[in-house]
Amino acid sequence: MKKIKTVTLVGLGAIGAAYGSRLQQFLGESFKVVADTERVKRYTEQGIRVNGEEVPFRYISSTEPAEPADLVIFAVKNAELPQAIENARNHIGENTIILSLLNGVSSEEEIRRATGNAHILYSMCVEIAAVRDGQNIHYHSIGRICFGDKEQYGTKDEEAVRSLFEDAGIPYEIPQDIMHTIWAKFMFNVGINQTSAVLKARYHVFQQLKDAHEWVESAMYEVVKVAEREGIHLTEKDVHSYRPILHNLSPDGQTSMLQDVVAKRKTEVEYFAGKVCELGKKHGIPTPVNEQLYKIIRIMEQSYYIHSPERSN
Ligand SMILES: NC(=O)C1=CN([C@@H]2O[C@H](COP(=O)(O)OP(=O)(O)OC[C@H]3O[C@@H](n4cnc5c(N)ncnc54)[C@H](OP(=O)(O)O)[C@@H]3O)[C@@H](O)[C@H]2O)C=CC1
Ligand SMILES: CC(C)(CO)C(=O)C(=O)O
Repeated sequence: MKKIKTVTLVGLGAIGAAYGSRLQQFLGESFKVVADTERVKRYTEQGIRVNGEEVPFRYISSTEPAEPADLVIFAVKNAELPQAIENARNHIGENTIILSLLNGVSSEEEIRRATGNAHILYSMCVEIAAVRDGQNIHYHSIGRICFGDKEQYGTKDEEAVRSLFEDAGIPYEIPQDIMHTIWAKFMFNVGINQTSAVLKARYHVFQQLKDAHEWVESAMYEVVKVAEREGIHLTEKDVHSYRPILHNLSPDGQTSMLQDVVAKRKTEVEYFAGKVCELGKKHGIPTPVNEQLYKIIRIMEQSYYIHSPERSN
């Protein structure tokens, strides 16, 4: 079996640092974080703390020469992916396995188109709600990483990642149908991330208020409809399967999109509602809930950059 000995991470944010700290502990110097020179300088000067503990990550600038890694993990936001791919170029070789932990349904294809890599495992993480506050990352539950080959089950690449995660203490799952798993998670993000960003609401609002939860599911049902036409069979059961997951998230936690809005960062709305509306148009399926969410979140993003008028009294 191929053994993964070297790993490079691109994206040391909430998710990257949470899983990266376990890999750092297991692999030591063989686990590297690649970033542009400016970020490396900041990380080196300010450090990164995960659940209050400083993690001695090994940083490497994207301009430094590097041997291809056995595994490259992407954990940036969707809009940051093109630059992240460029930053990781020196670390991706012919035999490098790639995992993309990004939410949404487009990052793996984007990486494949940009790199031509033939070892991309489709993946996502679930039951983790990680929060980033500057150089401090917090999470309650580490959740698990779901991954798998798009075409077949039980490949050598899957086995290599499984063995690494087992050794590094990273919970994982290799579902029979990874595309179904990824679309189901996408459906949940379309519901919870976007409504939480608009309402500026933490999980307890959705755990306690029926109306808020119904709004989440109304956005999710639009994904069920468009997914069917894309050959992904999601059902009401899949929608309901996310109820206990939402219920078990830390009441005080925030979705990654709510964190973006609070920090006035660009959100992933193009990859959530934007994608649902695009597929709705393609297949002639109305997606009114996502159309409204798209408009509202785009306005919220634009409002970061306008100044409020002086008050006259
Ligand atoms: N947070 C969560 O609980 C969950 C998030 N997700 C998904 O995971 C993905 C990542 O989210 P999250 O971790 O929250 O996002 P963050 O914004 O916390 O982290 C992204 C990190 O990537 C870094 N970065 C951006 N561009 C580059 C680049 N070109 N090279 C190197 N590093 C770069 C950023 O650096 P800098 O610090 O300088 O901004 C930041 O630290 C998203 O798709 C999200 O939807 C999935 C499940 C749960
Ligand atoms: C599932 C959820 C909502 C938290 O894990 C997430 O994926 C996110 O915040 O982006």
